[in-house]
Amino acid sequence: MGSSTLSLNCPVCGVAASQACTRCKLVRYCDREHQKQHWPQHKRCCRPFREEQDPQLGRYLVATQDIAANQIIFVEPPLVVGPKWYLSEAEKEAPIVPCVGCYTPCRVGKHQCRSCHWPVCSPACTHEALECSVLSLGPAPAGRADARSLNDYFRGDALLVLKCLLLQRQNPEKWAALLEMQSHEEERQGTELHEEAEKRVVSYLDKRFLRRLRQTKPNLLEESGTQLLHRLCGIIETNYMVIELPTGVELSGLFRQACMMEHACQPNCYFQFDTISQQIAVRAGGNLRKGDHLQITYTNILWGTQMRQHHLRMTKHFTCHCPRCTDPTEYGSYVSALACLGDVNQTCSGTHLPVDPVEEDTQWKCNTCPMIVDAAYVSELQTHMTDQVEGMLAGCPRANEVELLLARLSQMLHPNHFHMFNLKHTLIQLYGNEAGLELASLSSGQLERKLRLCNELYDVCRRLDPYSIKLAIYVTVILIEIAHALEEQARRAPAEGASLLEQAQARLKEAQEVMVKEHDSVAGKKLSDKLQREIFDCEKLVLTLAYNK
Ligand SMILES: C[S@@+](CC[C@H](N)C(=O)[O-])C[C@H]1O[C@@H](n2cnc3c(N)ncnc32)[C@H](O)[C@@H]1O
Repeated sequence: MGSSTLSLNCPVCGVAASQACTRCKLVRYCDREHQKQHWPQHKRCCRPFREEQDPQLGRYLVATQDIAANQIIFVEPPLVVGPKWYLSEAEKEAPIVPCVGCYTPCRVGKHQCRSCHWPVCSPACTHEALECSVLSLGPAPAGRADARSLNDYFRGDALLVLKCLLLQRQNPEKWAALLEMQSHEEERQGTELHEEAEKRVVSYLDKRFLRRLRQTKPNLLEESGTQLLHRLCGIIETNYMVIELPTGVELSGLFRQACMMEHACQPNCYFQFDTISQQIAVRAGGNLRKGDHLQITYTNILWGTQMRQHHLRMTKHFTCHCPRCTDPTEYGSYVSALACLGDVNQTCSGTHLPVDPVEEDTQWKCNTCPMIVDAAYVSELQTHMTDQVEGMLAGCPRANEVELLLARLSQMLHPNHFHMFNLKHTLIQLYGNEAGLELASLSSGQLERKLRLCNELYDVCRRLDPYSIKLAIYVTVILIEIAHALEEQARRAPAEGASLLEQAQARLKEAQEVMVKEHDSVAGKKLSDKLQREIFDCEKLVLTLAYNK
């Protein structure tokens, strides 16, 4: 039986039954004997969670028993896996695209599928037959056409929608599951997202392929109209999960069960994708208690509440009321907080926090003086700061440039504000690595500053993401930099060296545990290799200092 079906009759004898399976609560038995008898069949779909429904959340998942940290909660195959859904402007024009058959990065225009002419990694690589036959109906440009026309024609995001559409023919069960997913069709009407989907995907698929398909093979698809295409765009936008391949290529996946997990700004679950089986495994981030909702994060947890809420409203059409969003201090992290400017007569060292953080038009009150600022001022300030911080970080700044910007922004932002966090996270990597600022060249003040900044950043990460589900890479970088600073202090004060190096080793060990969450991402693999080298170097230093005593 499907995991969502709740049967009131014993599956063995068919009589009305009252004893539910204690694990999934989805099947009922008349007695223990029939439960035992049915277990070999039931164990294949019995899971430590169940689906529930709520007017606000829609469908969501709840743990039916305690689940230990990192335990697999469920594994499932995809409904659809396809090219990346959200492409940046640069990606829309990139000369390297994923092969339409195996997603290996390939140069657009170099090799083309013999039938449909879409980009493939080699002439021998093939792709799904029905998809290929539909794409063959389009006016594909020749491989030698200019890069712009090639990129404009081979639209991966539109191909993802086509893959969804073709499920109605290829797999009616998956098609039915797909259509049960939330699409927010009505809320999307008249929005920029709808307009963009119309231009980039719906009219493109309709004009170039589907009109011809309806003429040439009218019975192939029961439905292929533009309204359905818009609904599929809404389903993808609301539900897609990002899958990163070992090559760095990002794909989008839709999963019946995993996509039911609700959003929280502090998630308690994470997922891993097996590139060979294409299955997703959902794991507990920390120890979950029976009754806990299974939650992932749909947005960037390093953004402040206003930015996260804006993103969720625009793309997922809901207002998040999770404990972090309703707490003006965001678990005491203060990542949205502003510094109070005081008034003309008096300076103030207080902090402005939103009165009602989930309200877009909220006022921001100082926690020390009577100053109040409005949402429009805060939003303008944030935009201005975002431009400055992103502009600087994109240009590989030097430590002194970052320090200058930090000093300027500290007049207006709390020291933990997410813009300050990003600048400081860059700075801890520059102190000790930049030419002229190598560890041995740092003054003791600079070394202490590096360590202090690391500790501040670590504290923010722990408050926002105690299980290091989303911030594992950030935390590992911080822990490595803490170890660097402690090692340098040990070199300078050999008398305390042993204890400092013990602390450094403990931080590196902690980093190893944190990295479990990222062991199959590209950035994660690179950082894990670096961490191994750091652990080795630290061990060598322990021996060197002991030998020189
Ligand atoms: C990926 S789907 C989750 C499954 C969906 N509830 C369903 O019934 O298919 C995302 C949608 O679920 C709802 N949702 C998820 N998390 C929510 C939350 N924390 N608060 C309110 N709505 C939420 C929103 O409508 C959102 O667009």
